[in-house]
Amino acid sequence: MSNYEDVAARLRAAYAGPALDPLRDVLDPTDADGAYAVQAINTGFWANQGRRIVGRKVGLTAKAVQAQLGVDQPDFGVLFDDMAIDNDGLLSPEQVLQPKAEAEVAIVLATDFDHPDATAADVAAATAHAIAAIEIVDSRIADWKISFADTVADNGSSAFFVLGETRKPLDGLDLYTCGMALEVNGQLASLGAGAACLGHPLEAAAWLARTLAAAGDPLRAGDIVLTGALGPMVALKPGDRVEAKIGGLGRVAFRYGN
Ligand SMILES: C=C/C=C(\O)C(=O)O
Repeated sequence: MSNYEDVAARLRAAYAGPALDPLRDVLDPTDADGAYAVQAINTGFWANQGRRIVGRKVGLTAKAVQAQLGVDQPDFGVLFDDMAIDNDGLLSPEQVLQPKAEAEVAIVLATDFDHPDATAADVAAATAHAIAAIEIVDSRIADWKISFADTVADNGSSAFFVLGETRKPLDGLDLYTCGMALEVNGQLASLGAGAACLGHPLEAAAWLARTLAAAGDPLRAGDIVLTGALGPMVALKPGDRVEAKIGGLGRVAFRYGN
């Protein structure tokens, strides 16, 4: 077994706990290529097990989140069908280790999108609709003590996601100035705006599209793209009710434990 395969297996096992020490024995904290190689091993492993890829997440797009984690560039992870939670649905504490919630703009692609020079306008032209979303991130690294390589290898620290009911075409939406309020148990817990996400959520999606096209694994029609947090992540505790409201896109919510 190679070092990358070994660390990929350690990460898979850590979903059931306990969380791991940082992966520095195999991955230098800035080793993006090695970290994406580990992520790809696990993507292939899970796809072979029958998990269906339904899109990608972009992460580390907001300065507030980069500061929370001590990193300075975006990354991506894979979304599988079994990571979706119904709007107003339930996430059980047994399903996660140390979850945090973040509010995001999701887009769904209308067409395949193999575009190594993609701009935000190109992404807009290929988008069917936008949706308010919450991503529940989790780390298989203890106490979230992650480097860039740790989170990339760990599928972008992804865990689950919730999509709202309202699907809005981009026409008439201003995803730059749209505000975001994330409430936990009715109290404001995170505040942000579209512009906080790499300057514009569609810029984050364009970064992802370029990156995937360059890697020969482009986005496809029907793919969901979580474009990245609009404000700081919020740590969750059992019993929390989480609701996000995004200007123009409406609400999305879930509860963490009964
Ligand atoms: C560690 C994960 C960060 C994100 O998902 C984000 O910034 O959107």
